[in-house]
Amino acid sequence: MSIGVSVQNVTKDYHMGTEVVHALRGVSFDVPEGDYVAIMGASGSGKSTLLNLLGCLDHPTSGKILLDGENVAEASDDRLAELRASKIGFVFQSFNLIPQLTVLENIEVPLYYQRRLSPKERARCKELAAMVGLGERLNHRPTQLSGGQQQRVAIARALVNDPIFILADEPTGNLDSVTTEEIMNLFDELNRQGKTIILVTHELDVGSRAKRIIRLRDGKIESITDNPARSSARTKAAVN
Ligand SMILES: Nc1ncnc2c1ncn2[C@@H]1O[C@H](COP(=O)(O)OP(=O)(O)OP(=O)(O)O)[C@@H](O)[C@H]1O
Repeated sequence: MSIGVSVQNVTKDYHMGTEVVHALRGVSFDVPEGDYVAIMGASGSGKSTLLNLLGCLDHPTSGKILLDGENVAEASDDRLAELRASKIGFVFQSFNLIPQLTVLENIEVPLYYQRRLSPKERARCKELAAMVGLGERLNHRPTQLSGGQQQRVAIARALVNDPIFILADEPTGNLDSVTTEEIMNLFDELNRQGKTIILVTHELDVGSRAKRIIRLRDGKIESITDNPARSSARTKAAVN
């Protein structure tokens, strides 16, 4: 199994006048292809900082972050933008859909920006909409959808470029418990299909759907634990 993402001794300092905040203090872990990892920890532990680095939104102060073998710590800002567009599928708490566009158009947005919108790609976007359960809602606009449906559009949009991983930031933070369950079931299904998922969350219920939980504390890894429930599900799937 190849290593999709490798975080190696990463630090991140923020400078506030004369003060330095050590937000990450030497964090290392690998996310092999097909893994499903939840990053958890108390407020201020460094989750958002790590998410920004994994999402190529910022450079680490030191250490390496390898995406498909490429060290993003050394990448230019332009290259980071390319990596964000081509290798990472973002899913946010607030969905971040464009209100004027339809479901199908929102899913197509990443292709539009990359000037790759062909009839074949458009057909694929329709398939993705169907896969997330919105095949009958292609012409609806975000305001005509429930929160869960909006998050489904965002997930389909995140898949459009066949990213090496999905990076989800509190993806159920704006959803009720029933809809949270539906969205987490969709993540489970995507992971079963082989998609690598990295999820940042405060909510233990949500984090415990992952195969592994990485806990941060004061900018360091406190623990990396396998989720026994998910590991046994994996074993069962392998046996069947
Ligand atoms: N842009 C910034 N400038 C200065 N300090 C920052 C900046 N961003 C984060 N920090 C500090 O870095 C530390 C880690 O913050 P971070 O936002 O990564 O934590 P978090 O675990 O995501 O917290 P939360 O769950 O509240 O979002 C905190 O002490 C925070 O105050």
